[in-house]
Amino acid sequence: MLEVENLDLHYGQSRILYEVSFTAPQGQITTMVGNNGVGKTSTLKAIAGRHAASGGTIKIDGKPVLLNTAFQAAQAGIAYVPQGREVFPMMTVHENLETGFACLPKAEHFIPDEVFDLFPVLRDMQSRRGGDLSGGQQQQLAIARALITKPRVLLLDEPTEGIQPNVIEQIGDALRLLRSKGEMAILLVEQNADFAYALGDSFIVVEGGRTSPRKLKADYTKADLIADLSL
Ligand SMILES: Nc1ncnc2c1ncn2[C@@H]1O[C@H](COP(=O)(O)OP(=O)(O)OP(=O)(O)O)[C@@H](O)[C@H]1O
Repeated sequence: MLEVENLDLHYGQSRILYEVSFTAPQGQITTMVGNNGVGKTSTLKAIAGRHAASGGTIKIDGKPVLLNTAFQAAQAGIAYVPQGREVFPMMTVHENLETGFACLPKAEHFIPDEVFDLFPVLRDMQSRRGGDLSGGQQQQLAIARALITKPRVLLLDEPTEGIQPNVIEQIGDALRLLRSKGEMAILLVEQNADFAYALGDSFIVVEGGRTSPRKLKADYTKADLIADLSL
């Protein structure tokens, strides 16, 4: 379970987040929606230790965690799949996956078969350079690399952006499978209304750097989501 309480964030003098608060339960997909520029990526960056928050508390499984660096976040069990994927283009698929070992004890420095079962296309491409993969394959690699760290919390920033429909389906299937295992809280930022609604168990709406209370799917229609995407 991820709990975010009163998270504030600034870029220089500009305040971007205003006491952002929400929970993302384990074994569920929590979808964060909102218009461009409202602070979704900034929220993920703060949780992932990519940009220091100026206030607030983040708890994982009830324990407050310090998230001043990406390494601290990874050690705390948070994995981040950034917008744009950030695959290392000159490194092979295998080497990209190995970068996830940094926060694991030596005995766990291996790539579990489960990762290739989830994204079979990567199994045959291990010696290809990351930069030679298609956008969809890079997205699968970015998610696989995040999973190597054995996270308790998986953060995904617009994983369907610029991806062809058949790969979007594969990514959706992979996220459903991860949800069904019940081992992690999944927080998905998504602008693709079909994907966002199909995958979400509950929804957090962001508007002007502020969050709404979590809405359960039973109380939130796809039309509501489409309206909230343009807030
Ligand atoms: N590094 C930065 N320095 C200054 N301002 C920034 C920086 N990154 C983002 N911003 C600003 O912070 C605000 C929130 O941006 P953020 O990327 O978090 O929004 P978002 O909801 O994820 O939007 P998008 O869907 O376009 O990614 C925007 O006004 C943006 O211009």
